[in-house]
Amino acid sequence: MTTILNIQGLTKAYSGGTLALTGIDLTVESGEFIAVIGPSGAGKSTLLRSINRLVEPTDGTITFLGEVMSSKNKGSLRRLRSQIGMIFQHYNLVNRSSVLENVLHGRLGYMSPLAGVFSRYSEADKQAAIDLLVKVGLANEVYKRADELSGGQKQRVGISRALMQQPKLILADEPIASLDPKSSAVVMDTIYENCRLQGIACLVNLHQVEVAKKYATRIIGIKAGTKVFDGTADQLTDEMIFNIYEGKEHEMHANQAGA
Ligand SMILES: Nc1ncnc2c1ncn2[C@@H]1O[C@H](COP(=O)(O)OP(=O)(O)OP(=O)(O)O)[C@@H](O)[C@H]1O
Repeated sequence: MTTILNIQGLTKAYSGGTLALTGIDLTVESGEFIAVIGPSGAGKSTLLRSINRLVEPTDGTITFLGEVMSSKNKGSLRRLRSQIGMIFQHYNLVNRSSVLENVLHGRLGYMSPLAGVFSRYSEADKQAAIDLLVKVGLANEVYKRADELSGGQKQRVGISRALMQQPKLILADEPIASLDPKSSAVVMDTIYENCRLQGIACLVNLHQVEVAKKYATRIIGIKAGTKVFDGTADQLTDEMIFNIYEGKEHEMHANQAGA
């Protein structure tokens, strides 16, 4: 196994004074599918967003593919970020653009800014985007506007866009939180299968403990900004789950993704 990501002492204090993360250490190896669980406000989104510096950490070191992710070196940050795919709860698609165009946006990090502005994608990229859309079951949606799609379809566009980056790591921030159970299962299967087949490491934030147990090779439990559990689904006992969700037990009920 190869180490993809190494996080040491990650701490984030927001400007208002909220201490969202304290001293998180985490190593991610190639091929791992890691679910991050914890109650609302525990710091799951902050953790994922600190990795690619959508959120600027207050302290700590993040090493991706052996290089330190530093916002001080814009060139290397852009290069490293291009290999990290991000999947969002609310999809973050350009609604007025076609499905195909949205998937092609995954190539922007590899193009010159000018080529990107004029949407000068190569024929190979266009074909790769169509192939991905066919693979995720959206062959009939390629030329539709993104806002014509259902939530589950939009998320499969989001997944395709992330895969277009040919990433080494995918960060999925509550990818099924806005979806019905059937769409959630399709979306989780799609993320899981693509990561497995292509050896992409994945960190996925999930509210549903049973979904985490179903898919994850490893589960991280976050409580009030600290890592309180790091182990397999079998090691995640009911006692540990209650400890992680203490006082917010109503948030952990599974009702999605075939769990
Ligand atoms: N931009 C921000 N400015 C100030 N405080 C923030 C900001 N973003 C998050 N926080 C605070 O940081 C803490 C962690 O939030 P975060 O969104 O990372 O948690 P979470 O576990 O992802 O929650 P949820 O499951 O509800 O998305 C919370 O107390 C939150 O209110």
